[in-house]
Amino acid sequence: MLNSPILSLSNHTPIIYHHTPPTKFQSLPSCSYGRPEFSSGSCSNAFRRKGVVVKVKGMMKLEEEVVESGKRGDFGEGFDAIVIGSGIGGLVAGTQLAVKGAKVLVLEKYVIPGGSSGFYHREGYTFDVGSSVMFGFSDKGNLNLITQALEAVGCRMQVIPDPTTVHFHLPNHLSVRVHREYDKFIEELTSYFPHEKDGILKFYGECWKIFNALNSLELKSLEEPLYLFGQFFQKPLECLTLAYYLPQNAGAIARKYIQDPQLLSFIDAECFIVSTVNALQTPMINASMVLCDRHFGGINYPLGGVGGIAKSLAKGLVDQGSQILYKANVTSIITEQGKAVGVRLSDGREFFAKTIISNATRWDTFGKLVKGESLPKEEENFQKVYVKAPSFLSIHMGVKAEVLPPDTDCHHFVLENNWTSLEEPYGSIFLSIPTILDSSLAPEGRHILHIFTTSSMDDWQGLSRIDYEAKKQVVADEIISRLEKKLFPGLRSSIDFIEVGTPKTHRRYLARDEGTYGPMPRSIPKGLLGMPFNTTSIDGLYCVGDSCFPGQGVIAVAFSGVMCAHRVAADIGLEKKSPVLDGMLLGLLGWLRTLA
Ligand SMILES: NC(=O)c1ccc[n+]([C@@H]2O[C@H](COP(=O)([O-])OP(=O)(O)OC[C@H]3O[C@@H](n4cnc5c(N)ncnc54)[C@H](O)[C@@H]3O)[C@@H](O)[C@H]2O)c1
Ligand SMILES: CC(C)=CCC/C(C)=C/C=C/C(C)=C/C=C/C(C)=C/C=C/C=C(C)/C=C/C=C(C)/C=C/C=C(\C)CCC=C(C)C
Repeated sequence: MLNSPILSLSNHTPIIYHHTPPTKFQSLPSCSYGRPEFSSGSCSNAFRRKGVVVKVKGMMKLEEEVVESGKRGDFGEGFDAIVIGSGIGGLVAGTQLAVKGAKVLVLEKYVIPGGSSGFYHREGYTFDVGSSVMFGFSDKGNLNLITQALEAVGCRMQVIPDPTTVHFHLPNHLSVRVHREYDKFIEELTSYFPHEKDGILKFYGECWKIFNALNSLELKSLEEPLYLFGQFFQKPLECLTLAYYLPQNAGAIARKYIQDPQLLSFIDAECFIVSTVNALQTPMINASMVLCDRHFGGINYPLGGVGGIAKSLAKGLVDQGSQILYKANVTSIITEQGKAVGVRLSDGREFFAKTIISNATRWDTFGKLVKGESLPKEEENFQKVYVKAPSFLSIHMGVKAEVLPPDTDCHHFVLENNWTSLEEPYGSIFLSIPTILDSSLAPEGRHILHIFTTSSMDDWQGLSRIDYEAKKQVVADEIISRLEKKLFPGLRSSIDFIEVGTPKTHRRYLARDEGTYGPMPRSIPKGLLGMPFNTTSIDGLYCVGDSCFPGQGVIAVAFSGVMCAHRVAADIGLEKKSPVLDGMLLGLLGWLRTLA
């Protein structure tokens, strides 16, 4: 419908769009380190290296110093690792290595860290670029990977507990709040499906079984045999449980217990918001992780905005004696005799290191950065099983506070009439209102509405500048009308500020091929079996981020960062390793992936 040229704005009060800058990320937010709003977290300025506590200077090392020291031979033996990109995946890999004593250089194309988990300021508003729903940010258990990543570099952020993970507004007046308290959520869901009470308890109960197994493990690289076999030895039941569920998907398990098609569609929506695909295509381990963590540790929002996480990690990295360089656009990975040894930037500079870690997507890494090599077999297999998920259309708005009814929840998912529209472009609407939790993000009397919906690059190609801007306006207007009708009457006239980003915006500012949200299976996958880990077929080159195991999600890429750092540390001699067992395990994992 949104592609239809007959969709008109005529019956709406026109919205004033801000055209300077024309797209949301275009006028760059200044890097605001040291501003009062960033004091929400605290980081220790001391680090321990070789048993000595060392004081380091301020976080922003001079760029020239990095440029000089990064050249081959100028930095002692060079860097231990270069990380391409400072998304959460790259930053976690970098900081974890830095605390193990590695010299790391992070190269970021943009002017601030965070990638999809970045932020920007406009007219008194602090907007999160991507998701505002933070899993893994509690102070409980082993799966609070964001908390742990920050703690590793001496940082702690103040968080605000979210009482409701998401409020679903679904077809047939199904309105379900996912309460922080598990029993309250089950009670609410069961009130709609009393005949399926047993099935509901069994399905979510199976999720808890997996979550508890995950939560009992120390999480490190599944590609490192000494660790993996050690875990099997210490926690055999838990590891066997995870191995059993590794090739399974949530939808198939839900169907063992639940018959009601509407309830199965609800479970599809539960999975869709974290995987962009339905339950039949969502790995059971990933579904269990998110469907339980929201009740176990709860969803917690960082005071001052999601951008604070990346800023704290970047500061922590520098505090550990490693470095981050902004406006550093890597255009190629330099290989010598088949081994990755360095990178070249768009301005011609070259940096060298023992290992190269790419936080760019695998499509970008192997399609653009690795030159002159045919696509390795492993990557070919990955691309056979996974395709780029569509991108997003996002609307960042500031609105008058009175338009929101009292007790409005922070996160909403809206699919009005038809379950079949769930996965269609513009079919369902995600909405976050982070100012419900943290009013400091907006001027007084205002709220932030961050609205997004799936949209693919094809829809935005080949338009003139004028047509592109006009189309943004039409599409955004339609989404706002839908929200006005479903949730907030008077929304349009309450708008104080609005910026619209398209897949092109995401591609440009996040450097993700076609602005993709991440990988999604082409058909029904074998759970997580086909998802590659961090090593690649190029010696010395590793990948990290959402096109690695376990996939999309801030907590998921944080885990990928932890795994990557462990594997790299073993390979550069900072952790124990066994070359014989390595060969066997990597061979076995490679073979398992071919079964997917
Ligand atoms: N709307 C949303 O909610 C939303 C959107 C997208 C992603 N996300 C989340 O974030 C996760 C992605 O995190 P991630 O760690 O994989 O990566 P990321 O995409 O967030 O970050 C990658 C970083 O690498 C940089 N980069 C890419 N290519 C580069 C190059 N050639 N040279 C220098 N820098 C380069 C980018 O500028 C970016 O900062 C997703 O899985 C998802 O959960 C959320
Ligand atoms: C190796 C072999 C063969 C075997 C062995 C066995 C074992 C031991 C295994 C193990 C395993 C493991 C450890 C695993 C792990 C995993 C994990 C950690 C996972 C995780 C995951 C996560 C995820 C997926 C997440 C996601 C999230 C997301 C995406 C989010 C998003 C959000 C959004 C978008 C928002 C929404 C909004 C609204 C509604 C507004």
